[in-house]
Amino acid sequence: MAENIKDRTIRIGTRGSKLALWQAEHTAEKLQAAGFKTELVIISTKGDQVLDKSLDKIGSKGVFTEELEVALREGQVEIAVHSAKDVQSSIPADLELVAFMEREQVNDVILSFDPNFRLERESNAVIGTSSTRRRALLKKYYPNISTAESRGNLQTRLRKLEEKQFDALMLAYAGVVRMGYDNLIVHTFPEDEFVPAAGQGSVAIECAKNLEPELKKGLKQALNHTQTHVCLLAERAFLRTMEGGCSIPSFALARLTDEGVSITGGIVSLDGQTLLQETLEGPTFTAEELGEELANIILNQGGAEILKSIRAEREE
Ligand SMILES: NCc1[nH]cc(CCC(=O)O)c1CC(=O)O
Repeated sequence: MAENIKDRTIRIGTRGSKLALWQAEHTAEKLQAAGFKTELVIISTKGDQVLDKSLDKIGSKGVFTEELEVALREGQVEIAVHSAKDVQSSIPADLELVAFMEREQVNDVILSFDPNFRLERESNAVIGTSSTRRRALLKKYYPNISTAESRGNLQTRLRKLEEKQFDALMLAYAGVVRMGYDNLIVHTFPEDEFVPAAGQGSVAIECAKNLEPELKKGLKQALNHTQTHVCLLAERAFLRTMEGGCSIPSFALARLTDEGVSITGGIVSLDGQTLLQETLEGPTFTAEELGEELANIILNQGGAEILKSIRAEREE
């Protein structure tokens, strides 16, 4: 039976950006090492097509995933490869996340073509970012910094940096190192101050729920990283309970500890004035409960108010 499964070619649905292709090829290599045949199927998403609007204006739900999910459903591909950070916190009932691949370093970083660029607390540099979380955290910790929109794939953003549309660019280390731009890193933010977005640095593998159980098992064995999986369960439960989505300045990072798993998470108001952040720890089998509990604590501390005012602002 297992033999038959490996005769199947796994069609891997992916976006066409360079980072997405890196992740898809990385997935293909792992599958090949486990004995599967693979094929990449490139699918363009709304997030790739609409580049003149910031993400929170396109609508946060599945901008980078929807078209891939259609392909899964219609049986054009066996799996879809996503940046875990881009996957909505609740996925459709007929689909499932079958694996989370081993996480890269989770930090946010600053890139500049000037190796002497220094990020100081009183800096008044202009930083390119299109993330509400990064913008709000910069306001909190670096009040004199201003930010500029930098939508588009990494290559587009680097071109904007080269054209001096801003002084430096803020990105996730994971994408930067995967693209080989780590030589441009001039600052690495500590992860306890700039807590990353839920899922940052991990690759999530999605499939149809009705895929053959044997095949699913094979995919999981080849691709899932157990420690990352536990952390992502906690972070995604946090995100789901916050009803956040990628356009909300919430953040969550789980880590394995001697005791089990710890999760740090919270939310920051858009003006950076209010930062709510807490840490919970418990046994690994409670990962999801910890994420939910943490979100409820943050919501009760004032997080619900922050969400409400962000939504009201968006509606204007
Ligand atoms: N939608 C943007 C996105 N999705 C995943 C990554 C980076 C790689 C990762 O976090 O896994 C990025 C770019 C960034 O935040 O710098």
